[in-house]
Amino acid sequence: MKVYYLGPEGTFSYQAAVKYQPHADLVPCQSLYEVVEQFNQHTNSQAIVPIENAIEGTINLIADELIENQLHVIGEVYLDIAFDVVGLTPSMEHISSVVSIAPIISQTKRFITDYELDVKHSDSSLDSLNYIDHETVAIIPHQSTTAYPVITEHIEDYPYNKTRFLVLSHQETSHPTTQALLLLTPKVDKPGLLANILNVFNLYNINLSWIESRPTKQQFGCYHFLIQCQIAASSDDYKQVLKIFEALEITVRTIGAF
Ligand SMILES: O=C(O)C(=O)Cc1ccccc1
Repeated sequence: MKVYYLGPEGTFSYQAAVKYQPHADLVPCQSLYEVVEQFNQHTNSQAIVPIENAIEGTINLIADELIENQLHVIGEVYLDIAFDVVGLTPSMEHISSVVSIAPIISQTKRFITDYELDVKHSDSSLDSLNYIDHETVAIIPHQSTTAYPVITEHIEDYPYNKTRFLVLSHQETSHPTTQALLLLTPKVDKPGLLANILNVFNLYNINLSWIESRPTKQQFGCYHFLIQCQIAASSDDYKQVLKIFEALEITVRTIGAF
């Protein structure tokens, strides 16, 4: 089975894919958009995509993909994230700009501000190597093997930096699961709506590990809620929780179980 990821080999997505399935048929894509598109077009495929970074937060493109498509999340992978700067020479002298993918630019603001660099965007960390010139350096995964000298190591803004990747599939997993990822879309906006949702989890003593709201893109003030919680999707409690949400006029879909 093909597993699409943001390539080329060596990107963080590649490292996450290898960590998840070392012997998978990994297929590199040139952008996150292409990963999602290829996955959607091939019913017998999987994809590994970044969803959340410890410094920067949610990757909205992927959150919206979870909401808008009938896919299943069947796994997650945590990866340590650190960045190095490489260029044509091992010094920042005469350097006026930096290139990398947007989520990396937002995790290295201190370095970029200190050197007063202009920012250019690439499609992946390693794609940024293609834009190096006498004035431009690239930010890439720590300890990547490249032909370029390393100028500075570990330029991430915070030392604790991890990214969580999701494994997307067109089929549900057949393995026993401990985590459920839910999409809740309230049909009406009313006082106490979010408190009601959280109370249901409290009532059943279910721990939440992620909550994210995304605009419905139809009206201000109306949101989808993505909630990851620690419970087996096959358990009676989980089935009860789903029934309560339906009674509360909240559309509910189990996006993932892993
Ligand atoms: O560009 C990469 O290497 C990616 O895989 C995207 C990404 C960027 C920053 C953190 C995690 C994933």
